[in-house]
Amino acid sequence: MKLQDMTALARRLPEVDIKGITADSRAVKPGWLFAALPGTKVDGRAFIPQAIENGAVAVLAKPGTEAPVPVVESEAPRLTLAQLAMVFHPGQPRVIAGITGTNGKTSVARFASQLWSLLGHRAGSLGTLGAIAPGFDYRLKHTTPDPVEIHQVLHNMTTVGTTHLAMEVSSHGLAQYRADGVNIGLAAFTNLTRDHFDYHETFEDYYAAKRRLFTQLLPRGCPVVINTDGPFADRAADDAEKAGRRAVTVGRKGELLRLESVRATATGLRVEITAEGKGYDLHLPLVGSFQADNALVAAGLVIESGHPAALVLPKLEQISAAPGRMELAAVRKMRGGEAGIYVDYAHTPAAVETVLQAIRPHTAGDIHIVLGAGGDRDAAKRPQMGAAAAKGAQHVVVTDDNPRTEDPKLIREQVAAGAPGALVIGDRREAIHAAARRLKPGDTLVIAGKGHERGQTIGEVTYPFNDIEVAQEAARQPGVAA
Ligand SMILES: CC(=O)N[C@H]1[C@@H](OP(=O)(O)OP(=O)(O)OC[C@H]2O[C@@H](n3ccc(=O)[nH]c3=O)[C@H](O)[C@@H]2O)O[C@H](CO)[C@@H](O)[C@@H]1O[C@H](C)C(=O)N[C@@H](C)C(=O)N[C@H](CCC(=O)O)C(=O)O
Ligand SMILES: Nc1ncnc2c1ncn2[C@@H]1O[C@H](COP(=O)(O)OP(=O)(O)OP(=O)(O)O)[C@@H](O)[C@H]1O
Ligand SMILES: N[C@H](CCC[C@H](N)C(=O)O)C(=O)O
Ligand SMILES: [Mg+2]
Repeated sequence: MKLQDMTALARRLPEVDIKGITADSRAVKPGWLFAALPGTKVDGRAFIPQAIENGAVAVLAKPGTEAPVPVVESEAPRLTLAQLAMVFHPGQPRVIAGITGTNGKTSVARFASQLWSLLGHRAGSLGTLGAIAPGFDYRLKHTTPDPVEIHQVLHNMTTVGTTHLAMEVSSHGLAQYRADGVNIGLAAFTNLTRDHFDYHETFEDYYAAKRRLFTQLLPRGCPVVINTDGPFADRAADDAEKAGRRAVTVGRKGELLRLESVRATATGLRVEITAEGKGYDLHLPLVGSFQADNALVAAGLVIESGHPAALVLPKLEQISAAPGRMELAAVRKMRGGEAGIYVDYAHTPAAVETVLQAIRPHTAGDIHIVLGAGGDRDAAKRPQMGAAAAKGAQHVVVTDDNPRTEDPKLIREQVAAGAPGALVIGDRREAIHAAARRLKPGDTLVIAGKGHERGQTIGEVTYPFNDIEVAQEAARQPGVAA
């Protein structure tokens, strides 16, 4: 494709044919454009010589950058990269919902995709679990990948016929303009609580990144579905309206969908919802009352995409949880009864608190939790996660959860500082076994933090690790209560 046809910024440059785009000099192939982005660790302009050596025929960079090939100059190179990627890989599903918030994005994306499918669409989701649609299953390293990967994936998804897509948009993704070329016609905001303070300096910065989804990326007049029960809901609604977008509320104070009640049952949640003056009494096959909030956000998106509530809401009885979100991994049987072991992706203080509250009505005895916190990530959330664990559970085991390049012992100490008296066992398998051994009939164990993840990253190496498998193995071992 001619560079001149891709962006007006190339108008005065010599004609060049572009065969591919990347922001990584190591991935450049002959005929490609290299986007030299100012990064958090290094300045991408340092890699222009390597990119040229690999065959780059054009560079995108800040004004004033020198290179032996045509330079597309942009004051906002990340934004320009998103626009170039959009033009270069033009296919996009017809209906795209962007979902942001600290917790619940993956769950909402999976629910919306399932609802659309149940209504007869070829629907998919894109986010932490990868890009998933009928005939399409592609792993991603990031929740919201870099724009070149996003647009390649969107294009490929349309070639297999995907028409509806629910896409997670992380705060990193928003701050780095990764999704600015995506044709988002619907948005959702789940909640805002502490996470990623290693990257965003203040709560205000973190919120400002999230807000971009429904004050900038979403076109004017389009709806943003807001969960009224999450922190920052009122502010998000105000900001959306001020920016000319339509705030549509769901939840206990919701106008589109009002959640009248939620009650835990043995196999899920019984919910009463009012929509357009009509009452619905439904049984959702989901564990954890927070899933009712997520289900309502998803239903709100699907209704706003043009389906009547009367058709959408009954379909909620057929959805299933995303893998690793309150997943019943194993049941430990012992004399006198049994104890459920759940795997959940809670990795923020609010998520730990929410999950432990949610499991209470399903637990006759004590609640146990195994948790850690990720290395090279927000350190200040660690004692808060420990405190949330100590508040909601009677037995806490602190262990490792992807220490990455940090000292695992220090991370464990920081988590344990919030949970005095917790058992601290570095090795995650041993920690899970120890917790399972302590279970008594009627107790519940929550293994938090990894959810669907299939590895433990120590240093730069990721070792295979699966909480679900280890939970099943631990459930079979002999224990004190057996
Ligand atoms: C802090 C952060 O988000 N960093 C992301 C960002 O890196 P950066 O631009 O700051 O990169 P940098 O290392 O300073 O390098 C600058 C530039 O030089 C380029 N470079 C670098 C080396 C080289 O040899 N050649 C070269 O061209 C890089 O490609 C980059 O364009 O852009 C890179 C390319 O897209 C990402 O891989 C990288 O993700 C890092 C590894 C990461 O861990 N990000 C996580 C925290 C993240 O994005 N998470 C979110 C949220 C998840 C959640 O909600 O929980 C996600 O959406 O996944
Ligand atoms: N609505 C909610 N309110 C509070 N906590 C929630 C909510 N939904 C999910 N959680 C908790 O957060 C965890 C992660 O959920 P989910 O994967 O849906 O969120 P996410 O926003 O996609 O997370 P990430 O940003 O890491 O991709 C769940 O396992 C659960 O512990
Ligand atoms: N995608 C998020 C969640 C990671 C979950 C937890 N297992 C960890 O490693 O901290 C992150 O990178 O911060
Ligand atoms: Mg996610």
